[in-house]
Amino acid sequence: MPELDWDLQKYDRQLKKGFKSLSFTQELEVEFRNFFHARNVVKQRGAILVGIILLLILVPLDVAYLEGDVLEFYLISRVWITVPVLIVALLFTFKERLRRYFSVFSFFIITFIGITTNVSVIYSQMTHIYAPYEGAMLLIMVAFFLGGMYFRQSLSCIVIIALSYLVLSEIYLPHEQYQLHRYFFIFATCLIGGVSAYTFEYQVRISFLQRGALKCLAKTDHLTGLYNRGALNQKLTHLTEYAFREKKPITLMLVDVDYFKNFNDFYGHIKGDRCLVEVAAALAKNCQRPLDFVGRYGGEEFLLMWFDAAPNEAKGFAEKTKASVDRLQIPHQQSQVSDHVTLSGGMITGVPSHANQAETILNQADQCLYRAKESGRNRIVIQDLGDENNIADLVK
Ligand SMILES: Nc1nc2c(ncn2[C@@H]2O[C@H](COP(=O)(O)OP(=O)(O)OP(=O)(O)O)[C@@H](O)[C@H]2O)c(=O)[nH]1
Repeated sequence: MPELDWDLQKYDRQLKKGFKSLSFTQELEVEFRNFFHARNVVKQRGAILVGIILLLILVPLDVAYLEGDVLEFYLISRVWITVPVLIVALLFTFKERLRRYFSVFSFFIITFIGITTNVSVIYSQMTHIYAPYEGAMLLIMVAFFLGGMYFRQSLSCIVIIALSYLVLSEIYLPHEQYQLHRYFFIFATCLIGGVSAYTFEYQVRISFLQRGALKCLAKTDHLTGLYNRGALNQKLTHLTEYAFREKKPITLMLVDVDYFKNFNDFYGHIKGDRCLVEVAAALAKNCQRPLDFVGRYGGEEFLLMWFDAAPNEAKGFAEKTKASVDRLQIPHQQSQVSDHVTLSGGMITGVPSHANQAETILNQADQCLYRAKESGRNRIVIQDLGDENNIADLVK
């Protein structure tokens, strides 16, 4: 199956299968996590800055109302631990390598803030100082929406914070008139925040899959499932530059189905389409290594490229490619060179240089294809890169 078709199906299959547990197959999950971190980085920076500012604004307020051990605990946990850790977190977001650990980092810091807040609140109440517990609700929202965590991480973080509040207050506080109301509001905030955060991540995952599928479609030739002309040009330019920098040889081949107009006229366009699909699939089997590629250059022309293949392998590639289409044995009564569908091709092989970049190499392959047609079709003309007057080999 052509590579692009496979990629497209990967997104499509996952969309159809669903992902209620908010996880994809392993390969897609890795891709999604990179997408998620890249997408969230600006939001995370903003959230950390807002977090630091809010904590610093709270300091004079709390200093004015808290006292003794409570104040000391508060100042140590907030000013001397949380704020510096948040500054480190901010630096994390600028290092690409560290970004993927951000959500784990977030998990620990938010859980830490939550538990220390609970301890301060409970301890204050034990010493009959009023400390607002409403801050916990704000923290629940931060964990669900601003912490840059996956839903499951934020949920575990919230469960730990909420349970720690419940356990501490049950153990250390006498039963108060409004205690159950307080639990109820914390639980309701968790529930509403949790459902919204789940739906939000679900939507982000859907948009990731749709975006992946769209990106594949934009590169795909709809009939054959191979790369289209635009994607081919991009890949060719990119890999030629890479081969030039790394001094690696490339082999490029432009092929054309012989007498395809006659085929269409005789068998009709639907059979013509089917023929192109079969030829495309046969060609794709010859370019299987990660940097090799094959695409539909236009009409009944295809472009194949093998990366970092020794020049003496070129003839073998040409023979295998030609044989793979011959083996299909698609009848072609109107061909003047065979009773079945055949290919003509021009192949260029060598290391790209300043003078020989993508466009020039493609032009040389086109010249070779022209020569193959002129000299009788059903053959592949092979030339060394830059050696335009010399036919290095011929595959019939
Ligand atoms: N069925 C079908 N035909 C196509 C498609 N794209 C291009 N063609 C046809 O391909 C044919 C190409 O004709 P020509 O360029 O004359 O090439 P040819 O008949 O193969 O001649 P040579 O290349 O010289 O052997 C035209 O008849 C186009 O209509 C397609 O997607 N489906």
